[in-house]
Amino acid sequence: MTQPQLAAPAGVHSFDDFTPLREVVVGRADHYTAHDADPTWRLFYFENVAPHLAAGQRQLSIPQQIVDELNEDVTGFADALAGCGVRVLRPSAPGKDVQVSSPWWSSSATPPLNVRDNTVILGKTIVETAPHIRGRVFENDHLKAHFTRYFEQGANWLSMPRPALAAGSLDTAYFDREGIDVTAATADETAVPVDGLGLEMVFDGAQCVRLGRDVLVNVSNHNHELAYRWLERNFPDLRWHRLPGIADNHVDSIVVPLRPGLMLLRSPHYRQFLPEPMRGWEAIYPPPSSVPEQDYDEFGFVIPTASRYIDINVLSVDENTVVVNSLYPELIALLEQRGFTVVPVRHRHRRLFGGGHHCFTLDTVRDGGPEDYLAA
Ligand SMILES: NC(=[NH2+])NCCC[C@H](N)C(=O)O
Repeated sequence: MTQPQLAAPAGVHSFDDFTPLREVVVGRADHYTAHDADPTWRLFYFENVAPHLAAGQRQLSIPQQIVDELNEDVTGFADALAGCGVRVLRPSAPGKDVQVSSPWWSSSATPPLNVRDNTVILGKTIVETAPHIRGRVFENDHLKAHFTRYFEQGANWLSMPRPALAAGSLDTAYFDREGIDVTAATADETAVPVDGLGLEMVFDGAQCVRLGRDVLVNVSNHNHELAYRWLERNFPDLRWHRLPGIADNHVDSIVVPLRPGLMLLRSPHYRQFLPEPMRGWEAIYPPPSSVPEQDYDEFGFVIPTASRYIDINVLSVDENTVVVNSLYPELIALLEQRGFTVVPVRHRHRRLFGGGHHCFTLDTVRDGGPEDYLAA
């Protein structure tokens, strides 16, 4: 008998991060030769980049060799997923040096690499989220052809209100609570204020952990709180949980469920933020790494937009199969000891572009439904 073929795509259906993966969007990084360190970018990456940035410095260029190596690794990742029988979709190609502007600001466009960030799939609904970073406001346009096709196949498609991201739109509460003054580093002199606008709904898809009928959401400031209420009101059938201030923004280098009852967790400290039933889950903690950090001195470019925990940002192909960075053999060994089949995929510059394999993907079709994984 021949191997069963994948069923024809049945439209968006994705409730979790670990049941069998059928269809996925993998980002792309063409022309990712600079970060525009505008005030919204600086605030978003403050924890990672603050010590490395000079005041007012905007364009942080990235050597072409690094971008080429990144694209090589992303292609290897897409090929590995296809090799696992997953249907891989790609965003459209971004142009070079694209500028985006609104009546209130202008910035350089971010290429559609971390497609986890601007969308969250909630069951059969595509939800475009409300970007924190000005250069990302039009990033999802590179995925719209796929979203339109999914809509034609019966998916629902919603978008959070597009934020103005004018001067004063973003809440600094997460840093204020820590006693960190971000005002000088994120000064926003060139942006035009919008009269009376105040704090807006601003939120990234990567702040969510999807677990069947439950969704965990990192809420670390008022921008996120407004988004949490929007999600709750639009999806009353899902059960919503706050992870109050578990991170500045994204959570997928902190808590990554691998299967019901087992998760990757950055450290035991993070257990207290989880909903009660999940605090009893078994955790795999990131082991020390023997592979030396990449040395960027020869490029004169050392601005990390991700922490050293980015390698727990793995992508599950199913409950027993995980794609892991081949440059983290200790995590691979640990997962293999636990009975996982590991698909090693190289990702060299994971600290320079804000994302690992999980961030690079948007899993639009998985088998699992709205199960109750948090039942007592
Ligand atoms: N979806 C993402 N882009 N996640 C990346 C999270 C990275 C996290 N801020 C860290 O520094 O480890």
